Amino acid sequence: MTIQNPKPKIEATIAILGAGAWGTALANLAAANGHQVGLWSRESSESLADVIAGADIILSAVSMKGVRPVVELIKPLALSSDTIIVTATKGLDPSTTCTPAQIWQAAFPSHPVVVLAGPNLSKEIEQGLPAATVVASTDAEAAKVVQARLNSTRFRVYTNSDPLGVELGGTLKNVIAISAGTCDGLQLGTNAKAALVTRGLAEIIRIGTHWGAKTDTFYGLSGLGDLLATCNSPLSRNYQVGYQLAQGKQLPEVLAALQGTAEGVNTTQVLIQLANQQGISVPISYQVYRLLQGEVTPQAAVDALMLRDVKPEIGSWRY
Ligand SMILES: NC(=O)C1=CN([C@@H]2O[C@H](COP(=O)(O)OP(=O)(O)OC[C@H]3O[C@@H](n4cnc5c(N)ncnc54)[C@H](OP(=O)(O)O)[C@@H]3O)[C@@H](O)[C@H]2O)C=CC1
Ligand SMILES: O=C(CO)COP(=O)(O)O
Repeated sequence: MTIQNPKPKIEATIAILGAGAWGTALANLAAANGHQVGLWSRESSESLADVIAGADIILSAVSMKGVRPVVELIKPLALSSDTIIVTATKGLDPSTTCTPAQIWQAAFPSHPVVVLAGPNLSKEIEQGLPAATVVASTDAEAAKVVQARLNSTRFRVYTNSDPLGVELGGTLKNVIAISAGTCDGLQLGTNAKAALVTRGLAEIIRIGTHWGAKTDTFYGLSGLGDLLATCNSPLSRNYQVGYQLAQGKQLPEVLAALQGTAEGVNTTQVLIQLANQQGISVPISYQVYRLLQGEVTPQAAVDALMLRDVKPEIGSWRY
């Protein structure tokens, strides 16, 4: 059997912003591909200006709360006109409800912005286990460049032309992952989990398409793929939040002990605010919201979902 090697890679200069779990894993992937990689965080001895100087690609892997501050830090710095900006953050801005890519694009309107999302639990990637991801942009060439720079025999990169759908898939699944963790924490069984994840996907599609994303995107790696990864793995911080709430812990206690960021907690707040304003039905996310607010017990949230009016299944992502 002939093993086909990936195309020869072109060496690039890649600046990674955010040295948390995901930024570090992405920096290691990029370095393994032979690129010159700079990794910046607030703790770095090197300045942000030095790290991004001459970068072909700036890849942001800061958590949602860091996106605006980092954008503001970069705005006054000189960026080469063809620098591609890649965003790997999965969240929604609480003050504007914007996605990370929308924030980057508004700040740098003449630069291509590419979204990177997929089933990418960083611990597994750091172990060298195989994974796949999606890079999405309205600028097809920019997405192809990022694909060529990051693709490897252990990290398979697909392109996609629906950045909003890819970003929302990765962001909204965190809310459903909290519900899946709760389901497992309550030991509700495999049937319940399958129902929750499937109806969770319907809910993601209902919201995502309302906001302008394409239905098909949510059946891909960044939608269904990431939903399966995070709803089934104790490595997911969002899953952990739900699991531990089901064990009777309080949210502040869970978050204090959590390693890294569970973006689903803030995403749930923004999502419910928007869903209420726009009249979108999001029953599972609403129960996650009530659970996080301490308004309902895990078991009462399950009961509320089971007591909903009956309805036909097909087409029900629309209502
Ligand atoms: N871990 C994973 O498996 C994956 C995570 N993601 C997404 O990537 C993002 C980051 O996740 P992860 O790395 O796990 O999170 P971590 O909590 O491990 O790291 C968060 C990073 O964001 C930085 N940050 C936060 N606030 C600011 C700020 N105000 N200014 C500058 N930097 C800031 C932190 O910097 P500092 O260290 O200085 O506090 C840190 O580098 C999240 O949106 C997550 O959903 C996506 C795919 C996989
Ligand atoms: O997005 C992720 C995997 O793709 C990571 O999930 P958590 O943020 O829940 O750990």
